[in-house]
Amino acid sequence: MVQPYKHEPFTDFTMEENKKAFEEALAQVKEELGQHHDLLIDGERIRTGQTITSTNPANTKQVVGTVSKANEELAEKAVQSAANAFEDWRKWDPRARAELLFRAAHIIRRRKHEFSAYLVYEVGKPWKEADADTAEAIDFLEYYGRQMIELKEGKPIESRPGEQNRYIYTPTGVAVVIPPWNLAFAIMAGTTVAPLVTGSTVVMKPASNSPVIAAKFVEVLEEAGLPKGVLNYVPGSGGEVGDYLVDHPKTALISFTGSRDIGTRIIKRAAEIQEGQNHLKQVIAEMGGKDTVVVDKEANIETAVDAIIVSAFGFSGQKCSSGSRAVVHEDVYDEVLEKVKERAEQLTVGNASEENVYMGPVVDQGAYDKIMSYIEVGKEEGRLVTGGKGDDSKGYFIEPTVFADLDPESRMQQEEIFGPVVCFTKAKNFDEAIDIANNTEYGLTGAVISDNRQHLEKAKYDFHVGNLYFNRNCTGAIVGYQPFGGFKMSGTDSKAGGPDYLALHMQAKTISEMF
Ligand SMILES: NC(=O)c1ccc[n+]([C@@H]2O[C@H](COP(=O)([O-])OP(=O)(O)OC[C@H]3O[C@@H](n4cnc5c(N)ncnc54)[C@H](O)[C@@H]3O)[C@@H](O)[C@H]2O)c1
Ligand SMILES: N[C@@H](CCC=O)C(=O)O
Repeated sequence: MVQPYKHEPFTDFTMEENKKAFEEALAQVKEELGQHHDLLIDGERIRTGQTITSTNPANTKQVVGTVSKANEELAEKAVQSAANAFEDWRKWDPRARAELLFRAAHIIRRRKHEFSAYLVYEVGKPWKEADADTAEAIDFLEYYGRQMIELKEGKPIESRPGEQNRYIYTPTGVAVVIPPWNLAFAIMAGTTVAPLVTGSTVVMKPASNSPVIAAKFVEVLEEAGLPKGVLNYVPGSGGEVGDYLVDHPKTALISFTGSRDIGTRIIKRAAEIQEGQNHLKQVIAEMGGKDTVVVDKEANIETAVDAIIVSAFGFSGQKCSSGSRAVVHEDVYDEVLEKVKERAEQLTVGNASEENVYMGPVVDQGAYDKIMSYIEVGKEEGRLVTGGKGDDSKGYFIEPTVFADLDPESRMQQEEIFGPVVCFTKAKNFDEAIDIANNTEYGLTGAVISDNRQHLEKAKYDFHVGNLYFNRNCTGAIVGYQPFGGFKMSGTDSKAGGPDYLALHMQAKTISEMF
């Protein structure tokens, strides 16, 4: 009997024993850094001449690891391997596939701090963020395993006398999984195991900033008993390997999470029918956000300030859910802005491996340069209230930055910055605040801070986002509790960690028999 699903608790680092255990994990993983990880194709480890080097964004001299880099030829081999393995894997009892996920979840839980420590080094996650990322990875395994058990007999439908009708879900085929680097463990693991548990086989191309944590996860699935060829691990360039996998005629499903530009490119390419292709490709594409915290005039100001700070600066604003816009009623605008400034100035920025660092680095030089150039745009378009400085001499550090008085149509209020920058816009009334919140091409998350019930009711209908939060921050969705996915150009609204997610990975089949 499978226990009911509950999300993995977060570690309380104020407890001395937890703090010590985490420090030990950081020390142990530090000793392991620099190892090389090969591709995995058809159960075989393959070393290539070319490598991707993963470095610590807080200390660019520290090599976290290297991974072999695939090319088109190896991508082809990986697809063929997944296609061959599909014939057997699709017939596995769904419960056995689910149990494999539960075993993998146990392995990770036992080594939880070790995985979180890798996240600290590989993508610069502060302790709490790393711990939450690992917990979410465990959650996806536990949740999707249970979801598959629920769906394994299909769903009930009606039958007439003398007739038996069944409605079942069948596996899709070869799934190409392309995750981002920011929820480097959780999204990579969740998007990999969802097709696996439904009976598809997978070619996973990890993000180039986080290939090591992905390699460690692949090892866990092997240890849990995944047969060869069912999961193939092929790091490589997006343009070369990514395009090749997306275009491949045997690719049946693409699960992408990342930027709007790459997501829309994938959707377009996947729609192109290739020679030898006799099916339509299913595409799940979860993309960017430009997320807003709306503050009403009747609102608890401390709640509002907390929500803005956590939403904007958690993991240095590098979440698709990050609240990079604050739209505040004119009556409380100055007060909220002043308090956000004070709080932002108290946040600690530093090497994420140190305890109590609130904000680590941003992920790489490209991200650093892009965010710093947006800060220059912000100075032109609005008023710099605090922050604005960066330092990339050792790692990629940027101060928590607050801009005020932005036009809702300005670039700063329209484009995804993906860094520790929040921009304030003043609204005359609540209706205008919601209009402003809706005026971007994205529709991922949003928060409303208000004590006015009517206003919250209005937001339910009129605030057009996939994940809407009241009187809290707009980040940190929990698997099974807040299914996650966005509207508009934020994606296909697949609602990862939700009850409908697995069905998107399968084909429903109706079987009708007359007696
Ligand atoms: N909506 C969500 O659930 C969600 C979650 C996390 C991140 N994101 C978004 O992801 C972005 C940040 O992540 P990122 O920088 O890794 O995004 P990205 O789009 O640059 O890369 C995502 C993945 O696509 C791969 N890729 C690049 N070019 C490709 C191509 N031509 N074909 C196939 N794959 C290709 C990358 O190697 C990576 O693995 C932000 O926009 C963020 O909002 C969205
Ligand atoms: N699901 C995560 C965001 C994922 C994107 O980065 C959250 O809810 O904060």
